[in-house]
Amino acid sequence: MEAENLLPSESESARRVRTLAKLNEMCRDFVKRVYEKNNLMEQYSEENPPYQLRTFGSYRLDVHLPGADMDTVMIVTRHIHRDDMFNDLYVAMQARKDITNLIKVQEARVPVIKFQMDEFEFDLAMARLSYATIPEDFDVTDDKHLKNVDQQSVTSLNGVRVTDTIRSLVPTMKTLKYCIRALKLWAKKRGVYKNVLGFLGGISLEIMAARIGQLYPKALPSRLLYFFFFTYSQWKWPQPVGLTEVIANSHDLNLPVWGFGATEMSDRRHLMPIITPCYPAQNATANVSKSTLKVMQEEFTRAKDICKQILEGNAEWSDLFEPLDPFSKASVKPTFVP
Ligand SMILES: Nc1ncnc2c1ncn2[C@@H]1O[C@H](COP(=O)(O)OP(=O)(O)OP(=O)(O)O)[C@@H](O)[C@H]1O
Ligand SMILES: [Mg+2]
Repeated sequence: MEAENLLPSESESARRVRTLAKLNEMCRDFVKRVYEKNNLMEQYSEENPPYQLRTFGSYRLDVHLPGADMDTVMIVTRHIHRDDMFNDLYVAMQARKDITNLIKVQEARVPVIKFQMDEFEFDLAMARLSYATIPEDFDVTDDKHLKNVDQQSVTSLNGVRVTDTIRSLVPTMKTLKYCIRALKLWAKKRGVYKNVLGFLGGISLEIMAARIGQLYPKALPSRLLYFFFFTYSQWKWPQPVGLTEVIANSHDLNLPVWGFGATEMSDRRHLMPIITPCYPAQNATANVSKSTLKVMQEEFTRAKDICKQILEGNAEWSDLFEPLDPFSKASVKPTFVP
């Protein structure tokens, strides 16, 4: 793993923590400004501030490769609005020298501000709770917090809920982390790591690997890798991969859930469902097509064969991560016309 530079260095990890602390301070100042502007300072408590900055995704799971982005969400009380983030906070960010490449993505399913702070790329989302204060024992995975919350906040909370649920459902996160980092490198080198293009994204690889971690809780990382490729090279798609039972509804929220209700018919067309583990369950790989599935199945089989040879002492780890030659199967090499 060291040879492939898969483990972030201690100094990179320390720099990430420092940058996150700066971001946290910036969010605190922003929330205070909004409270002051709206004459709400009587309700502002330093001990229990009306916001929490949470990380999720690969950084939170500790499976990020060096240089990976940091997925963050600011969880706020009902006194802060999304417009505040896209106006006040955005303007404050524009003025900072340590922030570059600042972009608003306001109309997305998960509205975010994208930026680079110091050397790290960030996505910052916002989830607005229905409460006037953040509950002291706030457990983000509890479905009750989704009540009276707008759709964009539900999707913004979803990232943290999914990541925290994965952590709680897998007994062996410590060993699995190595396996997931290796899988990310494999998927990148073999050209199958890009959710929008119909391949795997971080979350889909993490769920698939977590399932293997559940099935083989005592296996070492190298074995887990083999079991991963062994299992998925034989998987009977479109049988879904998931970590827990899918709940059709919770607290009468009636949110669209994969495989249920209004979405049921179109969900049946999904070729390689990998289902997120908390309400409302979603397919993390809805973009997979017949051809990308075929490519991935070929890659699972190739990787399974190589892992078997490695475990028998007949191949090297570097064979598994050998970069794909995109034109190796093309009978005619493409000509690029400028
Ligand atoms: N297609 C999707 N379906 C459901 N949730 C998603 C999807 N894409 C992203 N997310 C949520 O956003 C989080 C961050 O996504 P991202 O693509 O950055 O993955 P990641 O696990 O952080 O991997 P990477 O190391 O490549 O950044 C995921 O952990 C997941 O909770
Ligand atoms: Mg990420």
